[in-house]
Amino acid sequence: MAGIPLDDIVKAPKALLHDHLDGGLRPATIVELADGIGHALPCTDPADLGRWFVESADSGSLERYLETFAHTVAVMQTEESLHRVARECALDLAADGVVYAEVRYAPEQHLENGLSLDAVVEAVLAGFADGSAEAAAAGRPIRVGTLLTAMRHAARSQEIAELSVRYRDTGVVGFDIAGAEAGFPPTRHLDAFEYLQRENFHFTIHAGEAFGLPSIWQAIQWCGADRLGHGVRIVDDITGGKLGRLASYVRDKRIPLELCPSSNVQTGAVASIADHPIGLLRDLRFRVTVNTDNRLMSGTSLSRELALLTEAFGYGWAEVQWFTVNAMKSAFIPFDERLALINEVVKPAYAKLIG
Ligand SMILES: O=c1[nH]cnc2c1ncn2[C@H]1C[C@H](O)[C@@H](CO)O1
Ligand SMILES: [Zn+2]
Repeated sequence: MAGIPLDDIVKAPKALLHDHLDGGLRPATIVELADGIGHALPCTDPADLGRWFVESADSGSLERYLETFAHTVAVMQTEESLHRVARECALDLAADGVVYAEVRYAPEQHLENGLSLDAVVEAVLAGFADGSAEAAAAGRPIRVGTLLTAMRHAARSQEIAELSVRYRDTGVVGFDIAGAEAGFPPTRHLDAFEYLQRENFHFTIHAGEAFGLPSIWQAIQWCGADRLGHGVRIVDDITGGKLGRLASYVRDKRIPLELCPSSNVQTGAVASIADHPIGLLRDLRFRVTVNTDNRLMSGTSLSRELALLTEAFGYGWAEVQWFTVNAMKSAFIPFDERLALINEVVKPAYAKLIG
C-alpha cells in the first residue's frame, strides 16, 4: 500500500510515550564522546556506526539487542555528556514533529565515574529544558517529560522509585522497569511499585515483549502498572477475535499499550511490521499507542514508525490522529495539560489534514 509520505507525517503533531534516552543518541555524538574518553567503538565513521547499531540490534533476541547499549551507556557518564545527549534528544524529537514526549533512562547505569543519582537526573533534566527551549525558539515547541527506569535484573528499584518521587515537581513524570524480561518478573520489584502507589505516582512496566501473559498479568494485577511497555504479547490471550479474561481486562480498563513496531521485529517478538498485532489490537479498540523504543538501534523516528504502519495497514490521517490522541490521553502529565495539548495542538492540525 502507498501509505502517507514520511515528510507529511513529520509535519503533523505527534506524541511519544516510550523512547529510551540511551537508545536515541546521534551516531556522530557517540563518536565524539567516545573519542574524548578513549572508549573503543566498533567503527568511527558516524554513518557506519549508525548501521552497526541497527544491524547488531537486528538479532532476533532481546538479550542480544540489549548488548548494543554498552556503547551508548559508556559515553553517558558525565554531567556534560548527559546534558548534551538530552538536549539533542529534545531537538531531534521536536524536528520530527513530536510535541509531547516521555523519555526514559536508568540513572543507575550512569554512575561509573562517580556521579550521584541526583546529579544524573539534574543533568538530564537541564538538557531536556535547554533542548526544548531551543526547539520552541525555532518554532518547534515540544514538552519532554522524564521517566526514570530501574533495571529489572538489579536491586535498586526502591531507590529509583524514591528518586522519581523526589523529582516529580521538576520534570520526572513516571517510573519504569526495563532490561531482560525472561527470569526477571515484575513482582521482584513489588516493594517499589507499592511505594509508588502510596505516593500516588505513575508507572509503566516493560512487560509482554520477550515474555508472555504471566508477565503482563503480574504487571497489571500484582504491581498495578498504569501502562504496559510493549504489552504486545496480550495477543496470546485473543483467539479468533475472542478475548480471554486478561485481554478483556486490559481493553476494558483502557490500559495503554506502548507498542514499538520496529523494535519488536528486531527482537523477534513479531515477524514483520505487516504481521504486527497492532492491526488486530487497533481493530479490537485496545488503547494502542505507537512508539520508537530506541531510535538509534532501530534507525527510526516516530514519523517513520507511523509511515510504516500506514503502508502496511493502509492507515490514513484519521488513524494517525487516533494513535496520537491515545498517546496524549495516556500521558503521565496532569489531565488538564493533556487536554490542552489534544484540543489546542493535535485536533486543529488533524482537522486540516483530514479535511
Ligand atoms: O525494548 C526494551 N526492552 C527492555 N529493556 C530495554 C528495551 N530497550 C531498552 N531497554 C533497556 C536498555 C537501556 O539501557 C535501559 C534504560 O533505558 O533500558
Ligand atoms: Zn523499551
